[in-house]
Amino acid sequence: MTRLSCAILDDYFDLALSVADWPRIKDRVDVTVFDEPFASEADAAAKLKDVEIICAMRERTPFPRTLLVQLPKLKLLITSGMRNASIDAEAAKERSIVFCGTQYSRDPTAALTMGLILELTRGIGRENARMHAGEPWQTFAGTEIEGKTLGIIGLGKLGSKVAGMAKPFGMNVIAWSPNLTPEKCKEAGAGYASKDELFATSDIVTIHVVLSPRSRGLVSAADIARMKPSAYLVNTARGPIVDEDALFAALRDRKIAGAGIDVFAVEPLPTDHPLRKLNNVVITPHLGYATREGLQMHYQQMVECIDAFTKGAEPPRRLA
Ligand SMILES: NC(=O)C1=CN([C@@H]2O[C@H](COP(=O)(O)OP(=O)(O)OC[C@H]3O[C@@H](n4cnc5c(N)ncnc54)[C@H](OP(=O)(O)O)[C@@H]3O)[C@@H](O)[C@H]2O)C=CC1
Ligand SMILES: O=C(O)C(=O)CO
Repeated sequence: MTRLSCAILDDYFDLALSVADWPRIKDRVDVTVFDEPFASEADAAAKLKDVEIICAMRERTPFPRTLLVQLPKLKLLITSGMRNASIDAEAAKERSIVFCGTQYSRDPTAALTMGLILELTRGIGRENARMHAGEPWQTFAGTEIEGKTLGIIGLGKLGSKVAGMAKPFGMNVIAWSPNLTPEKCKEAGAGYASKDELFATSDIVTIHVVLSPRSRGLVSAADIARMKPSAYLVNTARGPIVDEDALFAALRDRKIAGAGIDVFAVEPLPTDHPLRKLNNVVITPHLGYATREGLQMHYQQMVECIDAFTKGAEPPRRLA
């Protein structure tokens, strides 16, 4: 049987081969792991030009049409997640590349959202850093979240999960998104609010809509200006949903109390990005999904997909 060459991309945690059942397909594929990002599109094209199967990790390596046309041997492209805005699915389809995804739990991103909320309101990380530096006493008087209002933008899988997690903390949960109904809010145990009300009354606003042309810039400068000076904004969805410049200005000028941000307009966040200099933001490097259990699910589903494909069967979770 002809063996296919398979590239696992962006395995920064060096986990891919140890957490999934790759031996199951070792008689059919030769696997190469890339544990660092490519330097450029030209670098990716040069290193992947002979590859027939690619396992992509989220949007880390983009696959625009310009790159796909430089990969003449590519037959199967699998991304983690069921959406990947940086893969040109149309161009893949035109090239008859089979494009599949993987599915996984929303829990880790909901947990990270709660973590960011707790970090912003209790300063655990910053006080930890000071303790390690030998400082004796606390410098941060926190804010209690019990009785406070959490405004959720987007009450889908993640938004609902966060609503469920916030309730036992005693938070009052309200929600809004363009197609959200009061009935759906009731199901998730949240109050329904208009967009303006949500921004004006929430102590913490957290974003959980999908990024698409209709949600790009959904959280505008005017929305941020409506927030209370004591309020925090949390974004674990996608950077371009928020007007990042307006958010930066509001944080810099202390118009709002702070922000917890896992996703940025440009990722990785440039090393000289001004957000890195502000002491009222907690920033994480797109950490939401990154748990051992979640990555194990991704890689195992990738193995299953390659297994089916190399046996000539329809691979699961086909996207195009
Ligand atoms: N930080 C991380 O590591 C992770 C981030 N995420 C991100 O979290 C976000 C929410 O995920 P999840 O809850 O599973 O999403 P859902 O599919 O459950 O959708 C959430 C909400 O987004 C809105 N929406 C749905 N489709 C679109 C669309 N095409 N364009 C604009 N808005 C849309 C809907 O609200 P309405 O129609 O009312 O607008 C919906 O209720 C996503 O952006 C996802 O990528 C997910 C996992 C990990
Ligand atoms: O699934 C997503 O949307 C993520 O951000 C990470 O996998």
